Amino acid sequence: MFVGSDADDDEFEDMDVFEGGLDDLELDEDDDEPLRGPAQVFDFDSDEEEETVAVKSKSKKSKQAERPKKIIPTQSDASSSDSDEEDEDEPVTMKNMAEQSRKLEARRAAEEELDLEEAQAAHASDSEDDDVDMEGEEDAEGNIDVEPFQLPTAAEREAEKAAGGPDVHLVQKRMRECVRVLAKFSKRAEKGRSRSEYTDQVIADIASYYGYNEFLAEKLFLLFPVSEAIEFFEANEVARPVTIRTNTLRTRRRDLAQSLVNRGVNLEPIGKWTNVGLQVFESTVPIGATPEYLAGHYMLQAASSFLPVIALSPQPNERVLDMASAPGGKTTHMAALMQNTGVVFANDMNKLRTKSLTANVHRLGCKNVVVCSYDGREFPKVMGGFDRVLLDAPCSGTGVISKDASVKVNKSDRDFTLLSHLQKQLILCAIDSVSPESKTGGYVVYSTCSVTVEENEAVVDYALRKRPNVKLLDTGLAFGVEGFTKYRGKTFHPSVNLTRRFYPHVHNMDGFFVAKFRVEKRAKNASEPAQVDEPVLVDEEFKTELVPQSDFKGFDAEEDRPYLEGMSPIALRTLRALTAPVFRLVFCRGETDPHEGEGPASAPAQDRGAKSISRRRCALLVWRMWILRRIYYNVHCGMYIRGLIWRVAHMRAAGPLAHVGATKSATSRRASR
Ligand SMILES: C[S@@+](CC[C@H](N)C(=O)[O-])C[C@H]1O[C@@H](n2cnc3c(N)ncnc32)[C@H](O)[C@@H]1O
Repeated sequence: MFVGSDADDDEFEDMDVFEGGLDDLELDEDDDEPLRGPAQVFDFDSDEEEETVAVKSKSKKSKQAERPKKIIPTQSDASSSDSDEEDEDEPVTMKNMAEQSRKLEARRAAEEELDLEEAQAAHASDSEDDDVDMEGEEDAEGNIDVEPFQLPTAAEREAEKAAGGPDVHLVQKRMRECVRVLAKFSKRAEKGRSRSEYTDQVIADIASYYGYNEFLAEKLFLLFPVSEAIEFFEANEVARPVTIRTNTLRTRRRDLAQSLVNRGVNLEPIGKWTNVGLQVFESTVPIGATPEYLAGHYMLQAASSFLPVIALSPQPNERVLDMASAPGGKTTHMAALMQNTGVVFANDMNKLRTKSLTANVHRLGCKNVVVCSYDGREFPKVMGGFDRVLLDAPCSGTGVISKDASVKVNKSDRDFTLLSHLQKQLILCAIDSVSPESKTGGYVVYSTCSVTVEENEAVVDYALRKRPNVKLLDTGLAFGVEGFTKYRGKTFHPSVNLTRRFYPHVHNMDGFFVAKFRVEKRAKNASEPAQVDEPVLVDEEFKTELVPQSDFKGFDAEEDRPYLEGMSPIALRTLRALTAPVFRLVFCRGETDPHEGEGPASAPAQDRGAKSISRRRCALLVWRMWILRRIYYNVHCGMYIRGLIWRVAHMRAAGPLAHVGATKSATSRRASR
């Protein structure tokens, strides 16, 4: 740990003596910093470790508060040799290297032993009683509560609501009891009460205790086993550790750490999985306004935000697209990994947000970034052929509730539906923007800071179905929970287990999701709709989703087939020309016909729902509309002709002057029209 408050200047002077020695030892092999300035050494006095304090913590007592504050270590921890391994205890020199190594080993063994003991203790307590670890076992006087738990009836719940909601202690106790019962339902449930009654009660209590709307409380609750769900909600009440990412275009992590330590910042490396991250425990200066910050030596960035960039792993000299990039945390990370070579197109639809993106790009000294502002759905029409694309998609933010508590109450079912649709559109565009012929890349990374399935696995599964030329890859991330392949009656492609989920209560970082795709060449097979050469920007599913007012589901290919198959190409083109405007104007209100350019055998009607229409019927409709228009025109013309006859007759009756007057007024009327 880097502990700087008591750093002694003399000590640093001494350390300068063996700077060269450290570099010679090449202990920093794993660092991805391109800059290699002189190494500096810190006062790594382990005695001071106890003094570290989390920068922020909320008042509500929670399980999370008892967790180790360090961001989760990974399997790789034990094996990988990290650049900062030597940062522990006293400085490493040629002389004390063996000694240091022994110490480290001993410490690691002790930690492992401790972990094992903890795991055994947890297991033992679990088997004794499947209770969850929530406070409230005893009342204020320390009396053990022995009253048997009774689940309120529907009427009692109504009465409770009418009386202004239950007492917080009662809610707490009831949650604990419901969780306990649900863990061993057949043994512990009251006779005659169903599992869903307990579930409903615990969801209602979670909503009221943690301040969620019931809809979101249920959605999040269902993601986890019952007791884990409580841990998740608890973790959302606690701020995540403050973390920064070293900008390797400007400095090295150890130099940055040294400078910040000198300013009174208490920090340590985040974990072995990143060699640019630092976790800030305590600071006497505002971390977002230090001279180092202003000079672009670091980015204030959540640890979870490192993950998609690590998964994408952009290489020097590549052409990379960051499709939704503001305020640029990931863009600038990519620019640094590419060592300011190649080009990163940093796009964000929100022009206002591109200001902070541009500011960060300048501050961090990224010279290979082009900022642009398009709707991501316009790619690859705007630009394509990228080596790698990052889609850090707009999302509901259910992974960052500890940062933005408004998510607890401001998300509805419709928000999730619309977001999921947007994400599905964006992911296809991201895939289509990648060059499958890229020599070094051909990858897409999809990420969100949300934990809901419809924004994550469902989107990934959709992309796999719509683009048979992509496949999922291992993210390369050393930790994270596997993505769902089955969820509440939905089955996703088995490879979706390669995606990774990150949770606040498990990894002590924001809730996050990462998926990595490899884009391959499309096979030229006209019978498969997703294998057309032109990227299909608006897909069948979107059409219905984007036009919620209309339940029209598209052209019915099955009904069309007998008519279209026998048609000449010219007749086909004419039919399309006739039906496409109707499709746009009448059914889809501005959307394009997704089958424009496809052969007659498009997706079958049953895929798209009952309310579809065949092109033939559509053409008939056009024809009928045309007839109606003719009738209207003729009637209109008839009225005009009748008017003319009347005027001529009137002129004749009124004499030549009236004729002049009538002609004049007709002319002026026409002119004013
Ligand atoms: C999760 S944030 C991106 C954060 C960013 N990647 C970073 O690391 O700093 C999602 C971004 O998507 C942008 N966005 C929303 N809809 C978009 C669209 N249709 N096309 C492109 N960007 C969009 C939002 O303006 C927002 O800045």
